[in-house]
Amino acid sequence: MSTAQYSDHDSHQKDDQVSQKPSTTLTTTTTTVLDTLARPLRDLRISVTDRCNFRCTYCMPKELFGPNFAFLPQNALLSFEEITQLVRLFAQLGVTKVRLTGGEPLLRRDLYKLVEMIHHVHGIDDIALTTNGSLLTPKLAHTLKEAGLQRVTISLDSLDDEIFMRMNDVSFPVQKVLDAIAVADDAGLSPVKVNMVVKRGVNDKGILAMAEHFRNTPYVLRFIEYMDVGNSNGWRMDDVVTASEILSTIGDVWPLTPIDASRHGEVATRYRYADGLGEIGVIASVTRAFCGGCTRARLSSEGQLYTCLFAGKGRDLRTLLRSGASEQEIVEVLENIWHIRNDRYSQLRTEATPHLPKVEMSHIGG
Ligand SMILES: Nc1nc2c(ncn2[C@@H]2O[C@H](COP(=O)(O)OP(=O)(O)OP(=O)(O)O)[C@@H](O)[C@H]2O)c(=O)[nH]1
Ligand SMILES: C[S@@+](CC[C@H](N)C(=O)[O-])C[C@H]1O[C@@H](n2cnc3c(N)ncnc32)[C@H](O)[C@@H]1O
Ligand code: SF4
Ligand code: SF4
Repeated sequence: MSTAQYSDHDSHQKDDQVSQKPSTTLTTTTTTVLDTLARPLRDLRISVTDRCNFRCTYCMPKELFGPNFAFLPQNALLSFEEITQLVRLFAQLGVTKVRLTGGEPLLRRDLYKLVEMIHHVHGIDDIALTTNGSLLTPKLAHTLKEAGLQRVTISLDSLDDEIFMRMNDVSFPVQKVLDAIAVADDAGLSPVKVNMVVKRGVNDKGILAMAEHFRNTPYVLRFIEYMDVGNSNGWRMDDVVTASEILSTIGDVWPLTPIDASRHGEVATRYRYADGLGEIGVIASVTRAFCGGCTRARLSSEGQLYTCLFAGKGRDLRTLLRSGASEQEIVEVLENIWHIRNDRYSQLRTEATPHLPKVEMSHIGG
């Protein structure tokens, strides 16, 4: 199977916009910039820190992210002003949605101030946060909500304490994450989504328990296929529990009906329980690639711009910002980066590609 592709290519989102030439269309308020596959730029995922208080084995294994790991020093990070300036320029190119992530984004001091600043950027109509929930107190949740954060996604891989503690590798208990989910909902950071990365032989026996727990609640549980992000997690295809397996495991007990994406380019494929008791999603980057609708750019905490989650290299925006470049110059750089973008890693994944040098997920943001 030396060159076999794992994915069945955008099976749920049609790659129907392919064009040979990039183009730019002027609208009244923003410029819509298209990449070489005619994909617009709509989402900016911002990693606000490369640090984390968890050591999830599939993301930041302790053997590599140990006490001697060199995280970025404070002065290497983009300031809130710099991030906001970039968000403003990205908004001019069509970005409407911002997701704050990391590492663990709630480790970044005064994050609510950044939320407030982004909230005031014209054109940004959705601000979300992905977090492990460990630091989400009721007070912080309310402060973030008041600052303009609309919704949160909280990661939880198992309801079994032993398994979850082994996966986060810092003995963090399940109940505290469940509490954080409730805290987020109480603060109106909703709909709260819950992300479960499924790894074969590790937490896959808990799929049904998770589905049962979150059925008939306001929460949307999404199952994520374990991905070959970075080079540190020892990814093997054999460890991936495919979306099909996940869906049949659940569907055999509670029949599922597919539902439409809530917007173009959504990463999760959505299903409703046929009995009306809620919905789930599957994020099947490995077996059902969704690159055709990928409108996402990623900004690392030190200002590198990545046009794919699996990129090997970013483009240094911090130096540009700090060199005194004009906003027009920066916009042109961003436009050019997006114009020549041709990333579609998940569509092209073979058994050889996981070994290519890639940025770590904790660095680029999930
Ligand atoms: N391969 C791939 N995986 C992605 C991409 N974007 C998100 N993911 C995966 O999907 C997971 C869920 O993403 P979230 O951070 O919850 O955000 P989202 O699903 O984009 O958020 P919504 O706005 O709620 O749809 C991430 O943690 C990644 O594992 C992408 O562009 N490519
Ligand atoms: C990198 S984390 C950053 C935000 C925060 N620390 C958290 O865990 O929610 C973002 C998301 O990426 C997911 N993730 C990390 N490594 C992954 C992998 N190898 N495959 C699939 N998803 C992964 C996590 O489960 C989490 O939902
Ligand atoms: S998945 Fe999130 S919580 Fe887990 S190690 Fe990675 S960044 Fe930290
Ligand atoms: S693999 Fe890259 S191009 Fe494909 S959806 Fe993910 S980030 Fe986008």
